[in-house]
Amino acid sequence: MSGIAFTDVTRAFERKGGAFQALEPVTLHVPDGEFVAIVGPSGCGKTTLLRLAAGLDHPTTGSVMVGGRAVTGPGPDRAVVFQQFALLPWKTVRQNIGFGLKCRGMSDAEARPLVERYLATMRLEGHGDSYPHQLSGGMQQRVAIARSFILEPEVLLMDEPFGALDAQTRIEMQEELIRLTAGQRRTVLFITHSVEEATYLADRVVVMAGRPGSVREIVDVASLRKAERWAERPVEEVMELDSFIRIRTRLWRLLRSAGAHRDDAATHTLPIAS
Ligand SMILES: Nc1ncnc2c1ncn2[C@@H]1O[C@H](COP(=O)(O)OP(=O)(O)OP(=O)(O)O)[C@@H](O)[C@H]1O
Repeated sequence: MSGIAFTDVTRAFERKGGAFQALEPVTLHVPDGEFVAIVGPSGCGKTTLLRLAAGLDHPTTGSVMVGGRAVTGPGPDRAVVFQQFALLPWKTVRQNIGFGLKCRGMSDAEARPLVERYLATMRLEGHGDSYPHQLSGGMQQRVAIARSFILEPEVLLMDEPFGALDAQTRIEMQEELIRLTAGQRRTVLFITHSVEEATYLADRVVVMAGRPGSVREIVDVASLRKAERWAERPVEEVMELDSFIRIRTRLWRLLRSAGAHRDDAATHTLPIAS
């Protein structure tokens, strides 16, 4: 059980003596094993939602549950991958990948076969003894993902994980993620600014609008992906399908109106109740 449930979640931040309402009541349920992407204009609260699920922040009102349990802080059931890889620069690739296992008390001998398996899965063989600065951006992000996957979290929370990668590496990582999540079904919350990436990866795409952040619409992709076997085709072929283009265009329209909605809005700084 690893579904994520945001129920009537709000988050207000203190700002300039007032309360800035970043999220208006948001209700969003991500069932066990589903891959949900979130898109929306900058500042609409995507990262805030993800941080709430990660237990790195707490809602002002409402509840956040993962696997049926209220989130009170970070936990081993959830892994977070951010755009910045945050690898440990003084440790080798092998040590970075095995770091979480070591923190859990696993011995080097026990961890070794697992680390070697993930080195191979992420096509990092031959780089186990390299240091992060000796790797390309794509390789560093593969290390960061291996480090998360090796812990077998039930929930993956990814915030623009491929945002800093070049176009070709980004496509390779998208295919990699499809392969990894197909092999070990997981609940994934994935934030991206790319409508193409959201359409290609997600079972459902949540479009948020800003000020305050809210869910504008949820677009189903899973039924088409299954019917047309997207997961078995190269990404460039999928992106040329009429069905893909239709969903992408719909998402663009929704995003545009979400942005317009944001521009129309006045700032939502409310006085703090005394
Ligand atoms: N700790 C904080 N204190 C004050 N305001 C905050 C804090 N964290 C986030 N905010 C504000 O809340 C709003 C939502 O921020 P958030 O980072 O969740 O947006 P986002 O949709 O992820 O943006 P982007 O796409 O640019 O990364 C923004 O206006 C941001 O400035």
